[in-house]
Amino acid sequence: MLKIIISGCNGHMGRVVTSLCEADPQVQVVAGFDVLGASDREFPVYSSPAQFHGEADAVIDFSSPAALDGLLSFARDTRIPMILATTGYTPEQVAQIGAAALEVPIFRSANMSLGINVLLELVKKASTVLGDSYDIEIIERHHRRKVDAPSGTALMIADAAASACGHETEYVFDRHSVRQPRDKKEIGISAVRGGTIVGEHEIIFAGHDEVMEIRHIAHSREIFAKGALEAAKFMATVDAPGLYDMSMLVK
Ligand SMILES: NC(=O)C1=CN([C@@H]2O[C@H](COP(=O)(O)OP(=O)(O)OC[C@H]3O[C@@H](n4cnc5c(N)ncnc54)[C@H](OP(=O)(O)O)[C@@H]3O)[C@@H](O)[C@H]2O)C=CC1
Ligand SMILES: O=C(O)C1=N[C@H](C(=O)O)C[C@H](O)C1
Repeated sequence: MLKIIISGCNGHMGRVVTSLCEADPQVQVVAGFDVLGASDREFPVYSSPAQFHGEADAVIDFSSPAALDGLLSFARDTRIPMILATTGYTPEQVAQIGAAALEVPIFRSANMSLGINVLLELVKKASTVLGDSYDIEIIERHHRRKVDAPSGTALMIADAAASACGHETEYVFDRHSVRQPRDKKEIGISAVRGGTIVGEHEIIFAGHDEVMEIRHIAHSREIFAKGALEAAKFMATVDAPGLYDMSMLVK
């Protein structure tokens, strides 16, 4: 039996991950972490990871960057592998995650869906071939509740394009205050927020007389929960410290 802790268990993703775990006979949710304890849950909910003293095989986190310090301390104290799916970390927090991964196993991905992780490979291939002469723009769309912008996925896509396009790049998030033609080194990233859009990402390669677009649409949160649970099953088999990601699961 795989014993899972869900961090952010009362939130939208936390509840979808809970349902998926409860439907899996090999998985047991042993605890949740969230701001408030919730009386309607089938497992204990702690407002601080330090309050948990039981056994667990992995923590799946869909919460907030504000939870990171407590989670990394918990990982260091318990050696329980951590799956970080939260987005919106500051560069300092990303460095903290890297430092913690030298001591404990940490899996991190801004997008746990299979489709986006295949898209990243397509983006690298397209950027290698087209990146020198085509302009790269990324558009992401999410629900009105989302607080971080651009999405963690948009940044992952930009990083994939930047790593493969063969020239210096600069991410441009705002064209409002600039009155000048587009520079070759720019990768434009635009964020749309509205309604209940689960998550859409589009990358545009715009060249002379030709445009190529690659697009991913999430129709439900289950695709993310499914990937996170796969990651937890994988991490439960890992002993060595390190920073793991979806490329280990998408072959
Ligand atoms: N990697 C991926 O594939 C995906 C990542 N995400 C990311 O997951 C995160 C959560 O998304 P979503 O479920 O929609 O958001 P929600 O706001 O619905 O849920 C987040 C939950 O975490 C709680 N929370 C906030 N701060 C803390 C804290 N310091 N400690 C513990 N719990 C805390 C919130 O409580 P309260 O409401 O009281 O603040 C809430 O219950 C976001 O960063 C999102 O971008 C989302 C989908 C896919
Ligand atoms: O907040 C969300 O909902 C999502 N966030 C992730 C991100 O920031 O990329 C992934 C997904 O698109 C849903």
